[in-house]
Amino acid sequence: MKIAVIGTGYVGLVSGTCFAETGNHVICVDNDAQKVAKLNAGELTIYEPGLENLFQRNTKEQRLFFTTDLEEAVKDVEIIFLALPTPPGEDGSADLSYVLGVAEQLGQMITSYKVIVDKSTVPVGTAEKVAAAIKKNAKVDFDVVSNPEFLREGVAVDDFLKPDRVVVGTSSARAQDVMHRLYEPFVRQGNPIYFMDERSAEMTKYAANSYLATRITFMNEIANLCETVGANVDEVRKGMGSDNRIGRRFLFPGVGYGGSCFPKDVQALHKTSVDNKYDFKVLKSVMEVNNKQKHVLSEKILKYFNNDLNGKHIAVWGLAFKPNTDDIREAPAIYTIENLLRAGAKVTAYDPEASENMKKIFEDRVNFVEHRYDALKEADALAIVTEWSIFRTPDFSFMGELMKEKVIFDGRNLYDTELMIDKGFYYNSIGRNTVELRKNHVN
Ligand SMILES: NC(=O)c1ccc[n+]([C@@H]2O[C@H](COP(=O)([O-])OP(=O)(O)OC[C@H]3O[C@@H](n4cnc5c(N)ncnc54)[C@H](O)[C@@H]3O)[C@@H](O)[C@H]2O)c1
Ligand SMILES: O=c1ccn([C@@H]2O[C@H](COP(=O)(O)OP(=O)(O)O[C@H]3O[C@H](CO)[C@@H](O)[C@H](O)[C@H]3O)[C@@H](O)[C@H]2O)c(=O)[nH]1
Repeated sequence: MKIAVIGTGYVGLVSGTCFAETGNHVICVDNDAQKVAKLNAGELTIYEPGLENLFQRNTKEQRLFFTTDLEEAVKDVEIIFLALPTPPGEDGSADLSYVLGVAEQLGQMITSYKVIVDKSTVPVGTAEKVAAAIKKNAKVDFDVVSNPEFLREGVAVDDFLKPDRVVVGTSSARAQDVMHRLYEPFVRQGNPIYFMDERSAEMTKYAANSYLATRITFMNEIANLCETVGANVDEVRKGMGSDNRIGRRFLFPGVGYGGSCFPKDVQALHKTSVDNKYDFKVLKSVMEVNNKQKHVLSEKILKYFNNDLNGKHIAVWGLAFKPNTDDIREAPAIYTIENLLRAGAKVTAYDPEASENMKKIFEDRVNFVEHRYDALKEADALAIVTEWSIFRTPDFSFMGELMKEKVIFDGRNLYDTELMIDKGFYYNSIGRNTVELRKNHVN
């Protein structure tokens, strides 16, 4: 099949490459000429494990192309995906200007029947708005389909090639047939394609993200309470998660959820509820708790140093909002570092992939280093914000030699608290007794 994907970011580039991988002819469009030039020069524009191989193979085999020319790109294709940004507007609602702007342009450009697919995360009712925007200028038939994307950054290729499910919202039998043919290779393992109406598909995406954000937030509250009552959230998590009705995944407490999706999508669903005069109390609490949780690590550090970080050197491990990505959108590290700097600390930071993006925010206010141990030299404390695998089994003796004080604040519960007692560290993590507290208790 011939496909155009408009917007070549995290979703557009992964979707386009994966559609090419299943034998389709894909042309990806972006209005960022630099991005397109880089991709045409054979260089990826994002870090996403597993993408490089697929990208090289499919460009080499002439199934995957990149352009800035929208009109040329959509001329001969059967399906047009919109993978455009939907950032939060001032009032928390999803900004549809990118999607609707391109939809209007498409109306002028299409010369034969097309299936136009909303891949971006968009509020209920957007498929109708997109159809209206195209219709303003269109002289040919078209269908607008809602096909929300559920991939996670860091494992995006796997998620896309082997989705738990594909959700397609359409009331057109013709479009349903096209979408079925397109996705058939992705659901051969037996996972379903759910066809439904457009509004339900749009709501499914927000409901899924908001539920997951709620689940994490619930665990963050359990963790905070565990610290107060002297329970260990890791044990609690295992005990809860082994109940099949609950399940083990997505129960990890930490420094609050971040990324380009959960924060904006929870906000946007809340805005939808406000607009429809529905008081969605759970979502309000989720946002409130998460806004506090983003500061939990820096607050612990401040408390430890009696609210004064002047003259203190804090090392930070992990800047990306999660491991295996270079994405820093709404990363908890931003809030943590900002708080540390504000309190007078000198901050040295390390991340395997996200430093370049973080430099754009902090410039020379933070010292970015190339190796994880370099961040620790003469540090008064280490703050761990992202759970990259490389941080999981470090050389604690070497760390102790490098650091001024053997103090770790771990926002991701990477280490065993008993081990940290043995290694002689002050170790403060999320929802578990600090080693120092345990020692006091034991003595
Ligand atoms: N990132 C994720 O993990 C993820 C997962 C599922 C859904 N989504 C949703 O997918 C959508 C895209 O997200 P993303 O993370 O890929 O965003 P992104 O910012 O990485 O990519 C969007 C791309 O669109 C391009 N663009 C903007 N205006 C354009 C125009 N007029 N013409 C052509 N290109 C244009 C930008 O240059 C950019 O490359 C959002 O609605 C998001 O909520 C994202
Ligand atoms: O148990 C957990 C799981 C995740 N997180 C945090 O939650 C955020 C989001 O993580 P994750 O969902 O893994 O990453 P995303 O790439 O943002 O993916 C989410 O957002 C995408 C965009 O809508 C959806 O497509 C995905 O299904 C959805 O998981 C990150 O800050 C994680 O650190 C936790 O704190 N605890």
